[in-house]
Amino acid sequence: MSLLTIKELTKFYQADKVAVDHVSFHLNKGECLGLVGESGCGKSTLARCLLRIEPIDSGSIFFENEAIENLHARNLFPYRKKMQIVFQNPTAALNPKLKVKDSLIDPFIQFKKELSLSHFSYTSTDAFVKQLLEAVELPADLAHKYPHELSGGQRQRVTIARAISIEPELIVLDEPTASLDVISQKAVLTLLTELRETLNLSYLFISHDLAAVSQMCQRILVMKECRLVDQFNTDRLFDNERHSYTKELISIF
Ligand SMILES: Nc1ncnc2c1ncn2[C@@H]1O[C@H](COP(=O)(O)OP(=O)(O)OP(=O)(O)O)[C@@H](O)[C@H]1O
Repeated sequence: MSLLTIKELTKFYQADKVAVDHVSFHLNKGECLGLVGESGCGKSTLARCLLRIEPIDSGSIFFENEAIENLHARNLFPYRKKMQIVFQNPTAALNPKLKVKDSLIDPFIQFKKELSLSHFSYTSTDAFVKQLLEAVELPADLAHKYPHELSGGQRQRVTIARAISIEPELIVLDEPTASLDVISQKAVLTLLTELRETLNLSYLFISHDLAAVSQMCQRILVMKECRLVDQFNTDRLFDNERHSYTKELISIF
């Protein structure tokens, strides 16, 4: 079943400079869909547009078969809970003045009326935060630390915990491991795969790293110069029919 369907999505930053050009694709429920392409080809813009963080110029965004491209901010509220994003830089994503505990409880407070609490139960803030830290394999005492007291990998785990705290359907992972060392990268990707299975999540996984994408994802989208040039099941990555640009990416990974 399609969770997200994008049709002919187009975005201009300036009148003569397109950033996303008539992009169409769908993402199935429970799927990890990869999105690769060179720097500046429009991946992050596409992600921000489909999350309705950025206005679009034309095209449609269907979430659970509901057209959301024109929804007013008030009516978008449930979708803000259903669609979360994890950014490349966890330091920028976390408020440096808030302890981990306060960063983690913030989305819960905002969305608590919308939550089924089927994965994480709420009896107290401390108990809720403890469950979230456990889910991302962090020790409970980190709750009382500030972001600058954590490693990059720990900070990214906190942003992942924030994202999963409000039971999203879809998480857009925008180069979530790009700022981490190789060992932390591997550990975070393993964690994300486990969480997707346990929490029945769907991911749009944006990355430059075709090797990581081909390990994590069932299907892959390839963007070049603001357009989608290829999309295929991961097991067809090495097929001869792949776009020349996909072949170029394969040759360097
Ligand atoms: N806020 C903005 N204002 C104007 N132009 C922008 C803005 N954000 C992105 N762009 C431009 O839009 C194009 C697409 O950028 P985008 O960040 O979406 O690419 P990307 O594929 O995610 O790149 P990277 O892999 O380096 O993150 C680029 O030419 C970029 O300079």
